[in-house]
Amino acid sequence: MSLQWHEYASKDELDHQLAETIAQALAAAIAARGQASAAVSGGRTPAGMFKALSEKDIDWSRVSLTLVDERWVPVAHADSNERTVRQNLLVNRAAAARFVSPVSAADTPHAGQAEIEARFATLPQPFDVLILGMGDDGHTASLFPEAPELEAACASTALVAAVTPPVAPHRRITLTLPTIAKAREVIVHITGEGKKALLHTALTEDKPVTAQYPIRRVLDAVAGEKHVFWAA
Ligand SMILES: O=C1O[C@H](COP(=O)(O)O)[C@@H](O)[C@H](O)[C@H]1O
Repeated sequence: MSLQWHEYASKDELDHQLAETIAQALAAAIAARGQASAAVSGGRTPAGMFKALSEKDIDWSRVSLTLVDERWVPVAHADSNERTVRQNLLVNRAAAARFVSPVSAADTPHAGQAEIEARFATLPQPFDVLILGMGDDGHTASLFPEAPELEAACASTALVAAVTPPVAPHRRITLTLPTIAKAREVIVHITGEGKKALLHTALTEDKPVTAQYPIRRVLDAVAGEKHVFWAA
């Protein structure tokens, strides 16, 4: 399926349109299967969209939520993606959703991986909707270029993988590429001219697969619906 681009005049409009799109996907999943699941990204980009989504009038008690990746830090840490979700998404109507945490008290994601794998196995899969961010290095989820675990995480039969980013702070836990690629609908949520140009480069550069940006590897593998939501 081809990648569909959606561009908006402002970040505020992007946040509201994306929140509406996600809410409709979750409502359709509940209507079809009695339950819905979504995996969202962390970082700085999604907070406004989370707030808009948290107010949507859907049956949140039938929705399971998690993160596509997490920095291996306590939830109270300023860099925690779960903290961002708890503060901005698991509020208002969406407070009724079930949230599966991607971190544990283990010292490292490598030590905690089996526990997170077991937790994620309880989520309805494939995910009905999965939101990806993208870093300035072309990483998505926590699939980082040149991470020692990257190739294994791109070929794994597991749901999650532990990753050591070569430059970015904190070890990570991430959905594996095959887990992401199976989602019914994958949406890339990015802002700014720089990320738009980087995504265009990533999608058009002719390189061997192992040298491609992780965002390209993921999007090439997605068989279902795939979209980019962007605003400057
Ligand atoms: O480290 C991460 O970065 C990406 C991009 O974050 P942003 O701040 O540039 O929006 C994010 O998608 C990912 O979930 C996060 O762990």
